[in-house]
Amino acid sequence: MQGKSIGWEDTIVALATAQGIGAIGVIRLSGRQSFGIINRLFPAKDLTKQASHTLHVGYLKENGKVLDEVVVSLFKGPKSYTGEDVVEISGHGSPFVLQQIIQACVNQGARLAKPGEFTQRAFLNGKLDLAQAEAVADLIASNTEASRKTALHNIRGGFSERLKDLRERLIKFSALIELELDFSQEDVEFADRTQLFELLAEAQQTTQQLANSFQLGNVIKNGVSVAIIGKPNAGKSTLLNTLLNENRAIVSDIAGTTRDTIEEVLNIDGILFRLIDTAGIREHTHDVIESIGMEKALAKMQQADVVIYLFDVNEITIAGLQSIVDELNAKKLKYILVGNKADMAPEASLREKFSTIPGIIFISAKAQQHTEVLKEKLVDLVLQGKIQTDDTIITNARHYHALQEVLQSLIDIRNGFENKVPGDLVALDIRRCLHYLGEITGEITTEDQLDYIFSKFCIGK
Ligand SMILES: Nc1nc2c(c(=O)[nH]1)N(C=O)[C@@H](CNc1ccc(C(=O)N[C@@H](CCC(=O)O)C(=O)O)cc1)CN2
Ligand SMILES: Nc1nc2c(ncn2[C@@H]2O[C@H](COP(=O)(O)OP(=O)(O)OP(=O)(O)O)[C@@H](O)[C@H]2O)c(=O)[nH]1
Ligand SMILES: [K+]
Ligand SMILES: [Mg+2]
Repeated sequence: MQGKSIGWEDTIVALATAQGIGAIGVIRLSGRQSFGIINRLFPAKDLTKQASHTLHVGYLKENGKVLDEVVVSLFKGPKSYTGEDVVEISGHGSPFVLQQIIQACVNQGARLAKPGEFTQRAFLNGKLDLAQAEAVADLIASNTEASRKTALHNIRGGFSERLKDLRERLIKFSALIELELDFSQEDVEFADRTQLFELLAEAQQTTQQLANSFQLGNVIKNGVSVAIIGKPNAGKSTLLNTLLNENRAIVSDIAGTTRDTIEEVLNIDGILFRLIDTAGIREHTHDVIESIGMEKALAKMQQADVVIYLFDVNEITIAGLQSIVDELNAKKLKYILVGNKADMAPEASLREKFSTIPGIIFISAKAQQHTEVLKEKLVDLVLQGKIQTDDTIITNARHYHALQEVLQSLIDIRNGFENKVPGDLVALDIRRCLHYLGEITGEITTEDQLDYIFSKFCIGK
């Protein structure tokens, strides 16, 4: 079907393990000629006559020269990762040796695989659907427990299952509606309207739920940016260091110590927070560099997912803090108010002083007091109780946009029925809905789309 641009007939080869030195490196071949190619390089026995899912140890030889001693694994199609004949060669992990083996395979007729091409073939051979294939890329890129779990859930088909179910039920209805169109003169109704409305409502709820999970999915996949903002000497850099448990930023009692922004990643409960320490913000400065730093700090504040507004409890006035709260609200920022240097004042007097402003977390960044409370608050703010272990979570912008289209077409279908719009117009909306559902799992794709999706993978996958 997509024969030409994909090179369907070609046998492809790539290093499957990481570039660089390791104990063992695995090279993978997939395609019709895989067994023939390995057999010509492996004189010890005839590999074309061996059973699938067997391992063979021996020397790899090209033109009489030994390249390496290797283990060869055989996967006879369709029972392989790609669905084609697959051969894996485990060699010694020297980049030089592995490169020579790849070259020998190329000399025997293989060509270098494009990024994602193994997984693309698995998709085209029906081993995975598109959403599952994309989850493979997510799994490879995952760097936290949460992102690993979400990707794995989707590789197993968690997301696809829910869409498949939805799509099948809509297809049934669509068939009945199309049938009614054929009998349009007779004014009959094959599709039970009550059932149809039920289905639409359910579909809308499922779709909305999946689309809503994208916000969380994005957090899981890309992390959350947190800007630490406040006046000079509030203790922002001290807080950064305490949260990281590392002396990352310079701390001093000189106001205006931090000039440029400093970003570091912190994993709290499986979610990546990108903490950004910024230059202190004050009304007047004659220092050019400091004022550039302040501008940068304000920009970071605007872009951040969450702002920690840090203040020195002993310095700030209630009126001053109130005007900052007003400003944060006006800017519609998600923020946490954190009162620092609480080690310098009795807790009761702090509660008393700040009683008119709710939700302040009092900490001592320097003495490392109550910083756990701040961490918990960060996680709460992001998840808002949303994470449920076995929920399907959308992490992919392509899926999100397709779901939005599905949702809109469901609304259009429903409005269509309610307003007695002619059947052929409603049928168009149903087809549009099915189209976008199919786009997610890959029942409906264009070649360009596929090339684009798989080009985001790493080579060898
Ligand atoms: N050596 C190796 N390890 C690997 C992979 C691989 O391709 N090779 N994988 C690559 O991502 C992952 C595992 N995923 C895989 C998924 C399916 C099949 C496979 O051969 N499936 C066949 C046969 C199943 C069977 O015999 O039970 C099939 O589905 O028909 C292999 C690996 C991670 N580890
Ligand atoms: N007592 C006390 N002192 C603190 C605390 N946190 C920070 N400090 C002190 O406050 C001073 C300023 O700390 P920094 O972390 O440099 O403050 P900053 O907000 O990064 O300052 P700039 O980068 O200049 O804007 C240093 O002398 C810190 O030791 C705290 O919790 N308690
Ligand atoms: K300072
Ligand atoms: Mg600082």
